[in-house]
Amino acid sequence: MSRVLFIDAYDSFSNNIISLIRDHLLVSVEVIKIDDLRFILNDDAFHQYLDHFDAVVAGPGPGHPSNLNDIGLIGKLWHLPDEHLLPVLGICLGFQSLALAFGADIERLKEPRHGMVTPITHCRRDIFEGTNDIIATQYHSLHIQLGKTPFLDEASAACWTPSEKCPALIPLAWDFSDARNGPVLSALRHEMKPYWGVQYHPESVCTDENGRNMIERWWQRALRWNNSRFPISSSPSTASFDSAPMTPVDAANPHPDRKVLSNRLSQATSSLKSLDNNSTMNVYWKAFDISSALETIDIVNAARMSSKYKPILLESGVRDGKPLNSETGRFSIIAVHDAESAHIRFSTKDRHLVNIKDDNIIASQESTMAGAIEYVEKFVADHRAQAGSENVPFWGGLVGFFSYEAGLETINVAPPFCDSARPDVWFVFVERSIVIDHITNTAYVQTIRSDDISWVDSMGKSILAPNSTTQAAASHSKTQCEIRSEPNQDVYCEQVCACQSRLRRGSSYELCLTDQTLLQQSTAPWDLYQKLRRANPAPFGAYLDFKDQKSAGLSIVGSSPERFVSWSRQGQCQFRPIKGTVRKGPEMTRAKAEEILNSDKEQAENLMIVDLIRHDLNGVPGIETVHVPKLMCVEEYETVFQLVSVIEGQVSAPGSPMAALTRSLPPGSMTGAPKKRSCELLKEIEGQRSRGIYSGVLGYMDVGGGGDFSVVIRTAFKWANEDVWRIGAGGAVTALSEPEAEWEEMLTKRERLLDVFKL
Ligand SMILES: C=C(O[C@@H]1C=C(C(=O)O)C=C[C@H]1O)C(=O)O
Ligand SMILES: NC(=O)CC[C@H](N)C(=O)O
Repeated sequence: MSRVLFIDAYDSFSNNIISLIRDHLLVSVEVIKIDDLRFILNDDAFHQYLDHFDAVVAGPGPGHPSNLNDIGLIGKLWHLPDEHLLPVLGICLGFQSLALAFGADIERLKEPRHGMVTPITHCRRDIFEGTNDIIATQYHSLHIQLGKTPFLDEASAACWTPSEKCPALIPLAWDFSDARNGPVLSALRHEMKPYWGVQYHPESVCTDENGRNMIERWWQRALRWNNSRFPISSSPSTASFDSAPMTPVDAANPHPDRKVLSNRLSQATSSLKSLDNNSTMNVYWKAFDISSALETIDIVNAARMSSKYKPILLESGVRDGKPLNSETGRFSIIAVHDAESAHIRFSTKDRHLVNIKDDNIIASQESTMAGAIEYVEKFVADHRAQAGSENVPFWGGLVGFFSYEAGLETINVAPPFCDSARPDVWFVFVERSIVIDHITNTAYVQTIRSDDISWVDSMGKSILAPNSTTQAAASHSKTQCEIRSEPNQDVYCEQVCACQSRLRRGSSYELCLTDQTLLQQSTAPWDLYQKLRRANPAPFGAYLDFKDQKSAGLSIVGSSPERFVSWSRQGQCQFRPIKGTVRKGPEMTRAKAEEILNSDKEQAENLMIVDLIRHDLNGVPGIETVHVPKLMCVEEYETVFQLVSVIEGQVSAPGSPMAALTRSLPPGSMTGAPKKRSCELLKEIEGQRSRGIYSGVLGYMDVGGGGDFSVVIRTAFKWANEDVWRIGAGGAVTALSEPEAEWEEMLTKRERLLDVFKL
């Protein structure tokens, strides 16, 4: 099989290009980073390494092609000694690097084109032979100047000939669609050497087939060049190479006859004896018809009365008896934990990983974030259960969160300084639960503990008993709320401008800027949650009150509209990023919101994150075709209209769908693209403050093999030893953003939560 080398410049679209190459060319692709230590200071080793490939693709990325740190090994491709020469395709940054090497100037565009989808006019020859016009996505703020007249147009023959300044570069395509920027060179080739490049992104979900097919035409030309060079077909791919190959870039009863059903009791064989066993547990459950009048909150109150530990609630908001969003919010989970429940915690600051159960330390070790993830993954693999109701997505399992900083560590961005060692990963192992199906109005009471039938029976009774619903609802009395600190308009607007200057420079394509409001409020967290769920019902409502003997407690009350990722027990993964927000108001009809959300600005914001998430999912081992069943649909929430996309893929054994979560942190909709560089820039622009749980992900990993996590937004959290609630809010900044409008958007996003705290 032929071999293609992909050189990754730390972009968030690289895996999409790699799968495009694999799918279209049926070749094997190896990946190295631009700063690969084996080669960056050793040209001979790099040349010898290249000899093992048929061609190279030099990828896109943040930064400037004249900056060696930004392009690394890509810059060495254009001066290869003849005997090591091989075909190269440069994409975006790779293309700009090629043009720069042969005399072109690199200039800033008047208006950056991040996530813009435009028509490309090409010469119908070479890598565009037999191809119709192209519609393609652009992700650049720099462009190439060949030294031609600015008055070029489609009709001018001069478009297709080299300039005096760059005689070796033959233009192959232009973008004439943008009056402000003028003609933008979109593809070229070298007149003698086997070098081609395109400015646009062939792998984007919005680039059409003609734009993608270019890759096949390029490959035919690359092979032809190789064949003329090695006529006896001593294809380089037959040579053996002993370096380790690189992987892609971090590459029962459906309608129970109410009240009476339970699964066969085979708990005698269940063996949850130690936390380190890997035997399969059995779920013991009963289903209860709750259609009459029971509200989720009444059931939680019943569960609260039966235990001194406050159950966790992952609630799907309901309006007029129907889930707010039946695609993401059909079930509510009441996770009942107690002193016997294991807590797994890790802090990126003190690097300490613990597993505490029943006041006993099961594990206590120094760890990295990678080690913590491995521990959690192994814990989940070792705690599998069977015989739960197939209708229920959660039978028991780990419930908790990964903070934003936990995510930063997974992409090698050092977390900002923080003076206390807060848990960045915190999961509690939930063995008893009640899951409510809001469509069939059924409550499933379940346990994975052995010999625990009596709990199921008594919980079943108490949720059905009329008196169980009488616990006082949240009081409406006014409480003291004092704002300790909050974002400042001038500072925020300056930060938006700082983001935009990085975007114009080419360092990022989109940056999700955020800030936090700190306030004191003495009302009990559960009362606050009850107010919040009424004021802002959401598909990912969350109430968590975590405490264990060895650490500060934590309260979270949340109303997130956004699923980060879910995976089914069969390995079907789904991401649902939200990007694009319009505030509701008397004037704002759905039709008007749709018009705004259909604008270039909003669509570009969303598109960038869709492509970023496709990249994240394409990097999961065992992933099969990644597809986008919904692109930019408008969804309506209590206070806002939002633009939502859905990205799906199936993970097959031996891959694990949980990797779709752990390899995609922090959530792309909270970072911007490319992720790593954007996080570095945001850390600096946001003043080296940690975001904490806000911007992280929260949810569960089920003992049956599934999982569901939301993005932690529209959420407040409080560390018990700190006594201040933190509410984060922000929004994506692009080159088209208006600072004042970004400020308003941030205020809109925190508004409902703040109102609840001020009540
Ligand atoms: C940053 C927040 O929201 C994120 C940003 C959005 C946007 O820019 O439109 C939409 C949803 C979230 O992914 C927030 O709510 O604080
Ligand atoms: N997508 C890219 O490769 C971008 C290249 C370069 N950083 C620019 O903005 O123009």
